[in-house]
Amino acid sequence: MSAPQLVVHRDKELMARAAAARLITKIVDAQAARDSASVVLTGGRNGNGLLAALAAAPARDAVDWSRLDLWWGDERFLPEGDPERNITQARAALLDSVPLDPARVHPMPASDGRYGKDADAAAAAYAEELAAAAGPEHYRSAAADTGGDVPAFDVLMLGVGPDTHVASLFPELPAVRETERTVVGVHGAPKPPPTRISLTLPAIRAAREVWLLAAGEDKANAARIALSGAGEIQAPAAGAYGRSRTLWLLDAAAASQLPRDLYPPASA
Ligand SMILES: O=C(O)[C@H](O)[C@@H](O)[C@H](O)[C@H](O)COP(=O)(O)O
Repeated sequence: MSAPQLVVHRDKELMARAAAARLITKIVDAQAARDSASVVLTGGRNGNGLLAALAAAPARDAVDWSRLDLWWGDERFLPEGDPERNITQARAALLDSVPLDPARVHPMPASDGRYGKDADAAAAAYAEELAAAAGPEHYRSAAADTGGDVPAFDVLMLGVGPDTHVASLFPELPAVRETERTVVGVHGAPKPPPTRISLTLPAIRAAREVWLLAAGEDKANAARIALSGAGEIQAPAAGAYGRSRTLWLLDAAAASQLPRDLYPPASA
């Protein structure tokens, strides 16, 4: 498990712009090294703020958008096109502005799709899609069968909730306790809507790098709890780490309750 690195930026806007620049460079390097890149997106204000900053970034088109695989860490289980769906918001923030290969964009199923209202069946289908995309060099989850395989994501991004949830893994609920399956249906989520689909911690931990995005005063307590040794069941963000890197990207407000020796001075 890679010890978390922290980078603290002056404010939410600068954090989004700096994280977007960081993501561009990561994708460009991955595409140079392995001909393609694989990124997992997150919903929420910080996640969408990063995508909007990326859309406006001067270096945006250094990325070969046709060789980028996009997955989701979680999705609100709503009808296709619902404004509350993470992919709907991601499309508005960035995806509709760049020349992605549609075959390489992997939305989680909607609640009016082929699985109907069955979030668990939709989650299982996404797990199969992940397994099918995983090559031999990719990660094998704890599960012995191929159903537990996921691609070796270059970067998996996660917004952090005020209660320390990441993706749709909420404290103490069943999904955060999952150790075998890579994708699960979530029911009774405290953050609306109540029904969701989410990667599990084993799938999150398959990523080469996990980036946690936390900006705003309302995330200060969550950051303190998650970075102070809390358990992953009580604080799911504490269980979100990458195989080679775990990076917390915060603004000064979200870092305001952290011990000062935990991170370098805020960026300019
Ligand atoms: O479906 C969602 O809502 C997100 O995937 C969720 O995990 C989000 O990232 C956090 O709740 C932080 O959201 P904010 O950045 O809006 O605080």
